[in-house]
Amino acid sequence: MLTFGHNMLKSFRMNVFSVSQIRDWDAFTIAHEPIHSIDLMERASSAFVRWFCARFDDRCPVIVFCGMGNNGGDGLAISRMLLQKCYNVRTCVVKHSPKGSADFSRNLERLESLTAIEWIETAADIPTLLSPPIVIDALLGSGLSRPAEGLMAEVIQRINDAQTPVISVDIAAGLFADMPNAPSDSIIKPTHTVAFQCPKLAFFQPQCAEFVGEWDIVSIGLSEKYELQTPTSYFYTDAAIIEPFTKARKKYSHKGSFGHALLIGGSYGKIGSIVLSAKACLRSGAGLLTVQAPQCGYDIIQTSIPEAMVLPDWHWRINTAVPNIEPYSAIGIGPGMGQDPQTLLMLRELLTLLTSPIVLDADALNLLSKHPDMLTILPKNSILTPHPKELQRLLGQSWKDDYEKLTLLRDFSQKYQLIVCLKGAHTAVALPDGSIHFNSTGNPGMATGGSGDVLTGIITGLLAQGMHPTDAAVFGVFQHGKAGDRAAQKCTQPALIASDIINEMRW
Ligand SMILES: NC(=O)C1=CN([C@@H]2O[C@H](COP(=O)(O)OP(=O)(O)OC[C@H]3O[C@@H](n4cnc5c(N)ncnc54)[C@H](O)[C@@H]3O)[C@@H](O)[C@H]2O)[C@@H](O)CC1
Ligand SMILES: [K+]
Repeated sequence: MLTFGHNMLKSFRMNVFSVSQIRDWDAFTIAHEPIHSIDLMERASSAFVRWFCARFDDRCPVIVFCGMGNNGGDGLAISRMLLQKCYNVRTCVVKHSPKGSADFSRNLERLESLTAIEWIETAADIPTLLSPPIVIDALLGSGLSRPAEGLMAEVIQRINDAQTPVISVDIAAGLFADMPNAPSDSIIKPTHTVAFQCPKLAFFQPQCAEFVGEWDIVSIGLSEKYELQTPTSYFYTDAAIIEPFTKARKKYSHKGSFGHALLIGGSYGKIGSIVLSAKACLRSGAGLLTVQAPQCGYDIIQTSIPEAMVLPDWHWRINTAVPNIEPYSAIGIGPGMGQDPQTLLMLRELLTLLTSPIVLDADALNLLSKHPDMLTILPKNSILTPHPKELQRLLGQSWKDDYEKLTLLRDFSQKYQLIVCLKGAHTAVALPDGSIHFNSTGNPGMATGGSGDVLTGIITGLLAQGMHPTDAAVFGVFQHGKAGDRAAQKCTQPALIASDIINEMRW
């Protein structure tokens, strides 16, 4: 058996902070850089304007809707900067409070010397958005403390009704950054959100998708020291993760240097699943691969992946035999395996033999769900790759919203000391230390049969090469999505099939 490498993940991830941490981060930067808060607002607004001007030219009429807090202050500064760049800008301020924040008021003075401000004090003051301008939403930001109501809700409704691009500054007005909204809440539905410095937890929740739109992060130079010293349990995996894992192979290395993976799965009618896993496993760089499958899969596997060895089960249709695990540096089990009672016996016995982490997917997860006592014998740091339905079955319960789902996911991972990759847009990888890592790659074209089998193969292959299980899970998920993105670029999302993901794998 290979020994697993060190966990390299720590230095390559972006923190996802809570609202109160973001507020502290601003205050820390203001105190320690040091910088005046009004200058930090200027920096944030110019970062937004750079993003905006790179996408929309000055022929597009722009209407900036501002609230009276610091998000509104950003909006006023953005209006001024766009006017100075000769954009055709209207600025509307919703009077939702008798007095604006200090930096709102400073920016109001600065803008009033350049242009007239339109105040919205009643519904009659809301401008008609007939010839569609681009709307910039600076109504409410991360300081949201209650759902938008009254005049504010009416403005939000009117903006949502207009068929026009809407760009939200930092976060859509009315959307809570790190807790659930009620279904009836009034929230802007932006085409884009341009967030300052780090993504908000809401960006990763399927239920918030229409209130986030496409999103980008712009840096506003908040303190690195604060980021390093402040604990959080949410992280965002971006392209920086690739660097530590892409080392050139040593000249005198041989196939034995890159581990020997064992994949177990397939059943009559579902041999394709294990074929896909096997191809992906080899492409992930594993030196050797053995596939254990029922006899009906023998010819298929030998023909479609001559690079793999096959360990045929004595059974024609299903997996029943407990393999000798000694030669293998990592094992992945489940794709297309079926849930026959004899397969269950094999799984149960296999688990008792293991001394190092294993990868479990598909039917292996379904068997675990039906026999949860087996969860307690899984080696620590084993990797589970459920989709939401499979997670629901594993937990034995559903969730009332996506935030509760994350809590349940974390509790499960910590309770059993397992790594759980919850598949979907922004796949969430929960680690036994309580952290959750959201992925940045992938696209809806990957919602196609077999794409999960590919992920199982990739992670098993990385584990076989001696990668630490947390790295194998987070990096494997990233590379799976990245390959899917390349595939979608080549053949479009609807035409993408799982084999395309394998063919686009690059290391
Ligand atoms: N120095 C800083 O703190 C920086 C803050 N920035 C901006 O500041 C924003 C946060 O600003 P604030 O904390 O002032 O808050 P907001 O601008 O999000 O909200 C403004 C105020 O509105 C009130 N309010 C809350 N919910 C409301 C509702 N539903 N209806 C009506 N009024 C409501 C609250 O009193 C709140 O303070 C960020 O999203 C970001 O855009 C940026 O300028 C970067 C620097
Ligand atoms: K906003």
